[in-house]
Amino acid sequence: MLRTRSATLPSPSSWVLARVSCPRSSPNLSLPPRTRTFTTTTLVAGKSGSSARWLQRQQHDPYVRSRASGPLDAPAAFVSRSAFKLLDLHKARRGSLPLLRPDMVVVDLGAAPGGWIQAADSVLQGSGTIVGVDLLKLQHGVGAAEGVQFVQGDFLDPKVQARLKEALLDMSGDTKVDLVLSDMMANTSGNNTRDGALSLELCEAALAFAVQHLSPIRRATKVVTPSGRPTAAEGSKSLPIQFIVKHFASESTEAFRKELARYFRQVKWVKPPSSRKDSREGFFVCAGFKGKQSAETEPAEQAPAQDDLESSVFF
Ligand SMILES: C[S@@+](CC[C@H](N)C(=O)[O-])C[C@H]1O[C@@H](n2cnc3c(N)ncnc32)[C@H](O)[C@@H]1O
Repeated sequence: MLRTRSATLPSPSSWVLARVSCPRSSPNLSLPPRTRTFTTTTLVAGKSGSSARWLQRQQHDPYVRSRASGPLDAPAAFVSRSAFKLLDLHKARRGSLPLLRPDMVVVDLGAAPGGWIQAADSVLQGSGTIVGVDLLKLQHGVGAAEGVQFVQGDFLDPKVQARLKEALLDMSGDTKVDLVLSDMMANTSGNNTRDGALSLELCEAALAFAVQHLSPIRRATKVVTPSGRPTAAEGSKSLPIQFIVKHFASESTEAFRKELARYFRQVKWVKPPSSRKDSREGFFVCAGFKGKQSAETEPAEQAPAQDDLESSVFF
């Protein structure tokens, strides 16, 4: 079924309110009640070692508290803390071509329990198409929004990728995608070499999918606000971000960055403020897809870059 929707993207300062007031975007998310937000020290006192440290970290994490009990700078009721990472990446594009734009077709790899789907949907407001994939199920209610479909299975399995293509055809009448997001990660073991290798395998699979399904960008886009008015940086041009992939930093990080730079005009390694400082995760944010490359193409040279999203807009 081909769906056509359109909606005006709320301005960056108003989308949070718009999300809260939109009944379609307020599914029963089965969030834990407030009493389960670990607000007493007695919970920690009964635990030892890593459990106590985990509880203490949860207790002091503003994103966890916001998710379960009220707004930090985004609505409560996201099913995962990860939702804030996508929102950080989206907000970092303020005044530039937004990451999430009306009528986009978005693929969300490693979608469960569904925080990124909710975050993307809260911006797109029902305009656009989001297809998620994960080994695990989405949390109850997340996949029920209009324009959202979910495929459960191992993304590394070609049959699952075939189902993903069918879902795209069903939703948008095409297998072309505007934005590929990957937050996929296997359970970390604490062994950085092993975890890095697992992460890289998922990153490579996500990149291969992106190369097959993204359209090359021939030129930068003039930046206008969602209402059509020129931005403060009138006349400035911006390449659309087309691929974001979570990567667990390891000795392969630089080689993977070079590989990405063969396919994208701009590649940045970004650690959003909501990503835990002690985590080795970061996101490669890639803009301006160049198209498929022949096997002989030399890896592109590009200076490594990391953006502090708290202080800057990237690209
Ligand atoms: C950090 S979680 C994603 C959180 C999600 N973005 C959210 O906002 O709720 C990583 C996810 O990657 C998924 N994953 C890991 N390997 C996968 C694979 N081979 N195929 C599909 N999903 C995978 C895991 O099941 C897990 O749900």
